[in-house]
Amino acid sequence: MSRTARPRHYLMCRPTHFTVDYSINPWMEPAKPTDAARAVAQWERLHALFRELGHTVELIEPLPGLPDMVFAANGATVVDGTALVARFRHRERADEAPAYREWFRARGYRTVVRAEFTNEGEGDYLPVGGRILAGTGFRTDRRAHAEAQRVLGRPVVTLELVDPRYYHLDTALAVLGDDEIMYYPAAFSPESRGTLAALYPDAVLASDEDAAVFGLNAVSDGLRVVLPEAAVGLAAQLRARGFEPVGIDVTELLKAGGSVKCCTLELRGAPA
Ligand SMILES: CN(C)C(=N)NCCC[C@H](N)C(=O)O
Repeated sequence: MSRTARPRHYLMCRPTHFTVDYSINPWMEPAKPTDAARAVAQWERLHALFRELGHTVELIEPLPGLPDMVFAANGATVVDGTALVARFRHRERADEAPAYREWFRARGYRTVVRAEFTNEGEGDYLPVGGRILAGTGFRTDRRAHAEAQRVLGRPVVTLELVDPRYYHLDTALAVLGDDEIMYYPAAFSPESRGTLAALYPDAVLASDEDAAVFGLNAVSDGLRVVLPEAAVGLAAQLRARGFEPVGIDVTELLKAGGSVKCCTLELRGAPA
């Protein structure tokens, strides 16, 4: 199958203040040392890679006291130029929402929506084809899904996450193309597994090993798939299907429970 890359527009946040000094997911161990310089170096490489691949990357200013702000994908969901800004589940991240809201306003987005229900942006909302796959179970409130459907104007498919290690949808499922995904079935309830199998019978399925290194926290432009380099099984499966996997080391950020996709918010459409 021949595939083509489409240039993307991303928002990222440099991990200037990155550390793990609280724990809101099973990956975060405040007693384990983090290396801020290493986190910045790994992030810089990811940022440079997106630009080398021909994508546009904008930056939001990192704020002191918000060590998880590097995970820009959680800040909002942007579809057709409308920004639905996150409302974070945990107090530790709550102040990121106004920073993202402000960024969108300053960039000229006229439809910047303050969410009524808890939602963690693209951590749990993944637009694919004409629909939005939406996670719930740990972070995003199930009631937020109807709000996302109304604000973003696309049908939402609810998927229930059941394994706390895969607390956001984008830790267990990645969008590869217009109608192609890869996912880790064990992260989902039996009902949601049925939904995914019915919608995407040809999906790439991840092994326990590839899921555990956050191989599904990947960013695809339709051809090149940037993913953690340790996810070698997924990379082989992607290659066999005509994608070009590009492995990268972001292990320092994994200490906070995030990886490639978590650092990358896609800006879809011109500001509306
Ligand atoms: C995929 N995305 C966006 C994420 N999974 N984000 C990582 C968030 C990590 C943070 N310590 C937290 O627990 O919120």
